[in-house]
Amino acid sequence: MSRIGPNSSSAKRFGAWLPDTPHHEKFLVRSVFAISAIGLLLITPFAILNLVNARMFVGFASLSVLVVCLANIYKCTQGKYVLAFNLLGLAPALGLSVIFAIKSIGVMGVYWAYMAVCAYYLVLPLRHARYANILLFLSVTAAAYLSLEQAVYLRFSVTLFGCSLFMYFCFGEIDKQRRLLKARSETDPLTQCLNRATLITTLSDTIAKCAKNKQTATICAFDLDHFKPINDTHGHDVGDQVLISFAQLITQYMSANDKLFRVGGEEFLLLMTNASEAEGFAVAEAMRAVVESTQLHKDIDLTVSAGVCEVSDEYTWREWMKASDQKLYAAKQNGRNQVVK
Ligand SMILES: Nc1nc2c(ncn2[C@@H]2O[C@H](COP(=O)(O)OP(=O)(O)OP(=O)(O)O)[C@@H](O)[C@H]2O)c(=O)[nH]1
Repeated sequence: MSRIGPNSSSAKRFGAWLPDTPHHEKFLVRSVFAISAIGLLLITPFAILNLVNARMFVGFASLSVLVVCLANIYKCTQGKYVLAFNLLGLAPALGLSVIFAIKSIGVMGVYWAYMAVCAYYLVLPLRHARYANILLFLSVTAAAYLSLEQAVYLRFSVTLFGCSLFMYFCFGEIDKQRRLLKARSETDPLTQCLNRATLITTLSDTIAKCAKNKQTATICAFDLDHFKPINDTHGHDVGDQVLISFAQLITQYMSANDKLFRVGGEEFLLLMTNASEAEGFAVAEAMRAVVESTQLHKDIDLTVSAGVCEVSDEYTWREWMKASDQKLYAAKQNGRNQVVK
């Protein structure tokens, strides 16, 4: 079964039909969608009941929370997460609801505080969730202090503090693991360059961005010359070391916004944003010269061939790569150790 493209079992998972979003937003889009949908279900009867019974303040307050939930749901169906809806809408509304519940129904209202803490970590980015949690803890325990018996207030404060700490560490660890997995899924383990999967999404994004903002970008396909004899003569480990040294050398000559990918084997691709073909050619030629004059491993002199190609809004990522590959092929055919544009 192919790893790329839709797979039939994913269609059954919750939210599989939500549009694709960048990895860091995917979690928030899905959890905000779920929390907002649950909020909509729980709050709608409550809002209607209060409005029918002429409790206008609570009725309109819950109505405004419903509007935020609906706006969140709408944005999530477009694959977008809107921080303001949650930081300035849902999170304060949840906090105020808990305070209001404690004030009006006393100890029965404190149960909602634990749910609010959990919801904060599901609808806000980690750093925002932690600050919002501190604010919630301070304001809710202050309300409890004024409304509850001392023994109940103490027990509630300690358990809310425990719940907050638990969420703090638990979501901190989840975030750490998520970052680690993301880094691993995007990089080549040998050279630490970005990998082919990342290349495909980056090239597609670059083509779209260049067309939209009337910018340009150039790619350069590199292929080490006569690499097989290095493996055959010195062994695979030395071949690996040469690949690592090559990547490190090219990285030293890259601009801050450029990206180096390992396409596979001894083939690399450099993406130069805001560079015309002529500028990209000059950079690639300088890199070729430095590879030629540097010993990447003891007793090994190596050269590299390259093909340079500027973006066109008519290209797909595949066509753009193919165009640079054809120029690389021409460089190989012309005798190697050269750049073709
Ligand atoms: N050490 C090492 N070798 C690899 C790796 N991936 C691919 N190779 C080797 O790279 C070599 C590529 O050889 P060819 O495609 O014939 O290319 P070449 O010898 O560089 O010749 P030209 O490209 O035509 O100049 C093969 O021997 C592969 O086994 C790797 O991760 N590590």
